[in-house]
This record gives sequence, structure tokens and C-alpha cells, in this order.
Amino acid sequence: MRITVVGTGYVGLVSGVCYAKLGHDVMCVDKDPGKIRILNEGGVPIYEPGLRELIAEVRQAGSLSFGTDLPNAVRRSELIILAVGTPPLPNGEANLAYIDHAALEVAEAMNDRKIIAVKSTVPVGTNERLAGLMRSRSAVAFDSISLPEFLREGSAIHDTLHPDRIIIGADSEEAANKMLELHEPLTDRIIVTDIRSAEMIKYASNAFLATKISFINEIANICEKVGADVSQVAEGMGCDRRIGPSFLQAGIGYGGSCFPKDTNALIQIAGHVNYEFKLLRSVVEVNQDQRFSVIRKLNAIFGGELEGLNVAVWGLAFKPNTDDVRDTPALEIIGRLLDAGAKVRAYDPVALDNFRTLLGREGVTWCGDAMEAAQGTDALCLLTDWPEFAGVDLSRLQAAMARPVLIDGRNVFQEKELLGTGFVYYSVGRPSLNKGVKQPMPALQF
Ligand SMILES: NC(=O)c1ccc[n+]([C@@H]2O[C@H](COP(=O)([O-])OP(=O)(O)OC[C@H]3O[C@@H](n4cnc5c(N)ncnc54)[C@H](O)[C@@H]3O)[C@@H](O)[C@H]2O)c1
Ligand SMILES: O=c1ccn([C@@H]2O[C@H](COP(=O)(O)OP(=O)(O)O[C@H]3O[C@H](CO)[C@@H](O)[C@H](O)[C@H]3O)[C@@H](O)[C@H]2O)c(=O)[nH]1
Repeated sequence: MRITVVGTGYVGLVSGVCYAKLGHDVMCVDKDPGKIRILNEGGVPIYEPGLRELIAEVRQAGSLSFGTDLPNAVRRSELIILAVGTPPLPNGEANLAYIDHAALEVAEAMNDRKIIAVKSTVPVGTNERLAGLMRSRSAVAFDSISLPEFLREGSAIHDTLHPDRIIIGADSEEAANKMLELHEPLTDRIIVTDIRSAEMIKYASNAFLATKISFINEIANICEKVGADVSQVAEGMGCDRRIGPSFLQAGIGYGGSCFPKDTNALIQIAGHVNYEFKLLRSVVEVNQDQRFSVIRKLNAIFGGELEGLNVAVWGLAFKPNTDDVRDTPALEIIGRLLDAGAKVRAYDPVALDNFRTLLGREGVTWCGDAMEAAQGTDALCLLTDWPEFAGVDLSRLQAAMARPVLIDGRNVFQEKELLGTGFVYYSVGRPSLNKGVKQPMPALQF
């Protein structure tokens, strides 16, 4: 099939490359010439494990190209996939300006019947509205498909080539059948729905996963007070097949380009039909508060006085295996530390440059490795569960720090590793591991 993918962000790039891998003739277009130049020079504008190699492999076969010429790409394709961003507006609603613009550009370029599939996450009713918009610009017939995307950053290729399910929202049987044929090599779990239900499946899935995370984080907070261990609780809960083990990892809450934006957008979608989504509002509120559990623990240890404290931060990306820093908890946590007068030494294996640009303020020493960041610090906050942190030599770390205070925001370390060390160690929802000071540490001398 000849396919054009509009937008070369995570979704557009990964899905375009994967369709090419399946033997289709794919053109990925982006309005950003800088991204296209990087791709045409053999680079990749995002960090995603395995993506560079897969692009090189499918480009050798000649079935994948990159460009900025959207009209030409549209004219040669039977299927146009819209995968542009739908970032949040200040009020939490999805900003649909990019997808509206892209749809109009596609409409103006259409020369014969096309299938227009929307992979971007869009509020219920958007596909219908876009179709109306396109019809106002073009007399050429087309079929609308809602094709929500469920890949996760960091495992995007695996998720795309081995999806749990494919959802096809369609109002034309012929177009639905073509989409079924396209995705059959990937899975036999393909569900065809009406367009509005497909749009809702995407938001409901993300909102439910976010709910699981906020739920386990609240359980963790209670565990800290009643002396239970949230890791054991999550394991015990997860064995029940009705609950399932995934997304029960307590920590400093969810971040990223999807959960924060999509939970807020769904609250707005509900609000527009006079429905107050109380549960989801609480999920968002719990998540916001959970980020600051790190600061609360530092305050408890240092008697509420963070001014002048040297704090190491390990991990800036919102999750491991990505350089994406959109809505990463590290942003607000480091912001709070700087506001309180602390000095920060930060390290992340791949997200450091993106984070430095995002933060845009002074007061942080950017470090080239984890031990360099820890050097001479009074406390270390682990914010992203990169695998390299779990393998660190704890005695070397203790020797590098001025005071061995470790706040493990992702429960990376195990009890047995900490036993017998001098660390004051606080994790999330595991009070038996929160050993060390009962009283605040003595005030710092400068
Ligand atoms: N990032 C994820 O993990 C993920 C997963 C599932 C779904 N989604 C959804 O998919 C959509 C895309 O997300 P993303 O993270 O890939 O986006 P992104 O912001 O990383 O990339 C979007 C790209 O679209 C390009 N673009 C915008 N308007 C264009 C136009 N008119 N013509 C050509 N290119 C244009 C931009 O230049 C940019 O490169 C969003 O709706 C998001 O919610 C994202
Ligand atoms: O048990 C868990 C699982 C995740 N997280 C956090 O949740 C956030 C999101 O993680 P994850 O879902 O793995 O990453 P994303 O790439 O944001 O993927 C989500 O968002 C995408 C965009 O909509 C969807 O396509 C995916 O299905 C959905 O998992 C991260 O900050 C994680 O640290 C936890 O705190 N505890």
C-alpha cells in the first residue's frame, strides 16, 4: 500500500517505519525541515532504542522516504495517516490547531479517493469535525478512520510490531476492511468500532492506566504510615488476574507527553457535556502531589531547611529509555529545590540537553555521569528508573557523597542492598526501608 504519514514525532516516525518494515511504500512528511534533514542524513531526531537501526534497514530496501512536500506525498498515496501533535492548551483541552491545519493541507492536495486515518489522540467527535473541514476544501471523496495509537516511548518499536490490540474506528466497511488487511500481520486482536468509540477508547485507556498509578501511589502513602510495603502489596494485588500486575509501580507519579495531557483533556471532554469526571480529577490531583513527596522527605530529613543544600538528581526524563522531558516530574522537583535555595547537580543518560533547555534557569550543575553528580552532595534524589542506577556501587556512592542521604523516588533499590550501609534511605511506600534519622538532621554549617 502507498502510505503518507504526516508528522515525524514518535508516533509518525515509528509507525511509518514499521509500516515500511511490513513491505509498504511509506513517505513520512514533516513541516519541520530540520527534522527531515536529520532523517535524510541517517540520523534520528528522537532517542528511541532500535529506531536508527530499523530506519537504516528499511531504507536499504527502498520502501521509506522522508520529505517536506506534503501535497506530492498525498497525491501518490492511497492512505494518509495524520500523526501530528495535539498538545495541551492552558485550560487542559487538546490543541487541535495542528491537526486542523494538516487535514486542510491534505484536503487541498487530494487528487483521487483517499483513506484519511487519524493516529493523533483527539477528543471524541474530532474525526467527524475534521471530515467536515476537509469537505469544505475539497470535492474529492475520502473515508475517515480513527486509528488510535497505543505505543509507549522507550519500547515504541516492539509495541508497534507486537500490539496488544489494534482499534479501527470506521463508518465505511470498505475502508475498515482495508485497514484490517493492513494490520492483520501484526495481531489477530483487531477491533472495529464506530469512530467516536475508537476516539474514546484511547482516552479511556490512558485515563485508566493513570488511575492505576495514582491508586498505587495513594496506597504507598498509606503504607508509609501503617508500616506495610507497597512492593509486596502490588505483587499480591497483581496476581489477581482481574487486577493484573502492570502499572502498579509506586513512585513520584506519571509524567510524559500523554498521561498528563490526556487525563486533563478527558476531564474537559466530559465537562463539555456537563459531566464532572470526579474520579479522574482526583487522579490528576494525586499525581501532582506525589511529585513533591521527594521534597517532603528532604524537608523531613533536613528539618525543613533546604537552603544551601547540595542535592544530586539522577534522572531527568519522564521514564527510562527516552530523551523526552515533556511534563517530566523532574522539572517541578528541581524547580522547587532551586526555589528553596538548594544547589542541584543533575545527570541523565540521554535527556540532559533537552532538560537543560526546558528548565531554562541557572543554579544547576550539569554532570556527565552519575558519580560526578553525586560528588560532595548532601542528598541524592533518584527520579527516573534508568537501569544503570540500579547497578551502581553503593559503597562508592556513599564515599562520593558528603552525607549519604538517598531518596529513591522509583523504588530502584532493594532492602538487602541497603542493609549494612551507612545510607539514610527513603523510598516510596516501603517504610521498613526508610531507615536512618528519626529526628531531623542537624542544621548545615556554612
Ligand atoms: N508520544 C507518544 O508516545 C504517543 C503515543 C500514542 C499517541 N500519541 C499521540 O500522537 C500524536 C503525536 O504525538 P507525538 O508525540 O508523536 O508528537 P510530536 O509533537 O513529537 O510530533 C508531531 C510532529 O508533527 C509535525 N507537524 C505538525 N503539523 C504538521 C503539518 N501540518 N504537516 C507536517 N508535519 C506537521 C511537527 O513538526 C512534529 O514533528 C499526539 O496526538 C499524541 O497524543 C503519542
Ligand atoms: O507502574 C507504573 C507505570 C508507569 N509509571 C509512570 O507513568 C508514566 C508513563 O509511562 P508509560 O505509560 O510507560 O509511557 P508513555 O510512553 O507515556 O505511554 C503511555 O502514553 C502513550 C501515549 O498516549 C500511550 O500510547 C501508551 O499506551 C501509554 O502507556 C511514566 O512517567 C512512568 O514513570 C509509573 O509511575 N508507574
